[in-house]
Amino acid sequence: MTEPFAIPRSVEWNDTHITILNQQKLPLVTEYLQLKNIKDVWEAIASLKVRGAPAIGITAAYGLALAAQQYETESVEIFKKQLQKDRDYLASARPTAVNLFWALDRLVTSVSHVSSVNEAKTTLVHEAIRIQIEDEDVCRRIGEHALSLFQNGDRILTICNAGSIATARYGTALAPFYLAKEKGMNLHVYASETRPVLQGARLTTWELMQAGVDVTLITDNMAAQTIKAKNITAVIVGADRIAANGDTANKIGTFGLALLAKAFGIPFYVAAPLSTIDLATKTGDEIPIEERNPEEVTHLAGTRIAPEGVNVYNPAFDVTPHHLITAIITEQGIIRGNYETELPALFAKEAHHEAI
Ligand SMILES: CSC[C@H]1O[C@H](OP(=O)(O)O)[C@H](O)[C@@H]1O
Repeated sequence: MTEPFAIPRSVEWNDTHITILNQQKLPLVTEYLQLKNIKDVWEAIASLKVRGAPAIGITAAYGLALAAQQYETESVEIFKKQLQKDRDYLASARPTAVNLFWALDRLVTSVSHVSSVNEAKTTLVHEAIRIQIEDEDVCRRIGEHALSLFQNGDRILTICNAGSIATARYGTALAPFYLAKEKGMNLHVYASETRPVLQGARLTTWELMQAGVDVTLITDNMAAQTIKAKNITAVIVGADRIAANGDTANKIGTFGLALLAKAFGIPFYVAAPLSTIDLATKTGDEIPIEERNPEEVTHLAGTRIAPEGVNVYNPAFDVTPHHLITAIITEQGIIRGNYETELPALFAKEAHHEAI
């Protein structure tokens, strides 16, 4: 069995560029790309070369820091104006994952009180690096809390890829499986392929197999049969944005799994960091759902599989209503319902933790 963390990092900072693992090419090709300017970063996020809410936030943060290194002004005021413009540009890459906006705004805030452009440039890089380092610790803590919900031998269904390459390391929904492996626990993962981009078939299976975690691939329409025939004990998924009432946007198909979990009487867990919780979004109805290129649906590996000109609806996410969510697992612990009250309390707890 290879070490659980033979899995490469999805994004790394170098002083003159950002290196990303091209997730479009996995699992057949392991290709690294150098992003040398803000346009490269925008395109990498928009085209899912780098994907996964936390990884998108980390990459955008590095992209903003990289762009700022190239500003030539010595005026802090002009520097900040350009920074805001570049923040808005990177924020336009994808609309749903709140981590993108959270990370960008955290960088802009980090230079609120700088006294020079040089200090601002250094601060931005350090803040972006801090975001990536914190996310790794956060994901491990999510994994530890999530693992407390599972027993040896459990069979757990997941969708998309909320794994190590979607974050700084460990992942969110997949984190408990890596920690289980470290602790000698045997968990059996069933990975839904996740049409149309196939993050489950391509990425989740690839990650888990490298770590020696038992994983079985199913097509999305096999979920109900799999829950029944394989006696699935729980469903765990990631998140792209959690509204203040607990409604959760995640990869398309997640809502259907939540309905199935309810019908079969098994728990449905959402695993996500506080950076994915957006208290400014009151309910799931307010979460912008990205609609992507119809060719993701009409083509498979570049080959057309549907008639030319067919109408296509291609939402990349759906929203699971909070009443279908058994628990939300964050780095602060496990919340079981009453999300409208419990989610804001998490931030109060975090602020207190940071203050001491
Ligand atoms: C920890 S990743 C969270 C989330 O992001 C993925 O979306 P995408 O592949 O489009 O970036 C998926 O919804 C994951 O569950």
